[in-house]
Amino acid sequence: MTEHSKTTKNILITGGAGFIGSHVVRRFVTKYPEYRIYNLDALTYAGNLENLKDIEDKENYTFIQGSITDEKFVNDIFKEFRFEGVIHLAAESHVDRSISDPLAFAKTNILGTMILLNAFKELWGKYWEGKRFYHISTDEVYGTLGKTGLFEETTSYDPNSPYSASKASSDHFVRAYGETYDLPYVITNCSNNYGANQFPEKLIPLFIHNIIHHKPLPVYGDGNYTRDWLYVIDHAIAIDLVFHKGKGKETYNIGGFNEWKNIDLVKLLCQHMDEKLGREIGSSEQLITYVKDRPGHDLRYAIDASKINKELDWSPTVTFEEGLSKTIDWYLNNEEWLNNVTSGAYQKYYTKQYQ
Ligand SMILES: Cc1cn([C@H]2C[C@H](O)[C@@H](COP(=O)(O)OP(=O)(O)O[C@H]3O[C@H](C)C(=O)[C@H](O)[C@H]3O)O2)c(=O)[nH]c1=O
Repeated sequence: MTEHSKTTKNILITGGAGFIGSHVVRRFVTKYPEYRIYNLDALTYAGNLENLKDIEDKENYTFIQGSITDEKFVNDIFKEFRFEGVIHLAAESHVDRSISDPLAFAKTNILGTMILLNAFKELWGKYWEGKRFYHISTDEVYGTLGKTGLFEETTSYDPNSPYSASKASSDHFVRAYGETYDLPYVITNCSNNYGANQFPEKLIPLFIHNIIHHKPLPVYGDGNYTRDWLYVIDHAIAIDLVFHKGKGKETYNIGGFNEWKNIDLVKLLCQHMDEKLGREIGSSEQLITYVKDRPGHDLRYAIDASKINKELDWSPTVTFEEGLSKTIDWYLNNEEWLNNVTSGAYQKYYTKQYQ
């Protein structure tokens, strides 16, 4: 155990170099100097330490490179740092990749979660007082909605993609460890996030990238699919609240009450991009190209976030107009980041540093 960790609470955040994870790490490191935050990240294509440059020298922050699928390594770091809290965000998260490589999703999302649960159980046994394992999950576990209705915490799981099946499975394992070993857990299932530092494979950053470079905007199917969008900072605020105040062995849904059909969102994005880039209004829309649909494409996700709103007084602080505008500005001001993540340059650089 380090000298520091005798007096402070050691918290493990997995996947902290990724999109949502980096916003959570930054919030915890800056807001809670009494915690020592350990960021465990494998630095795959989607995670990079450039996302945390501003806090990398903070005294209460430590980066550990490694994979949650490496059982011995995970057990060793749990023994060494005796984490009292785990906020588990590390995951393969892109639905299209899960369709072409489902096994990678089972390994990271199911096996990786089990390895963490096991290490936590082995470390604390029955001494659960003051401990918490927080699993960050997705609304995709509930499957798809028709034109009406909302996902509630009591909605049955009905995942359709290999990605959502792997997240549903990991949620089930977390609950099973809670029932079987009394492991103190909490789970949140969140809707689509957007904001700075998202890898340009997901709809919003991919389309911003393509508009900048005058490339086609591939809209799947007829574009009449609906998602509920939440600004990533609001998600990080919710995670902070749930970690500290959420009831044990409970699930909370998190969402923006902000539904958009893909095609309407893409048109809004095009309009903002034309204005910000000083291009003729309507020119980006001409890049829209309808392409073959995603297999098993879920029609609609929409979250009922009234439980977290009532119990923890959480609601989004950023409107979609404001969040989208800030997000576009961030990408336009960070073109080097965008080029380095798409070319793999950051991944090469940072993984070499930690070999
Ligand atoms: C990349 C792309 C996407 N789309 C469509 C597919 C979806 O209907 C929508 C959003 O797609 P995206 O891949 O950005 O996100 P989802 O498949 O909704 O899933 C996302 O939100 C949940 C909550 C998670 O948990 C996932 O980790 C996260 O990736 O746009 C297109 O039409 N064209 C494209 O090129």
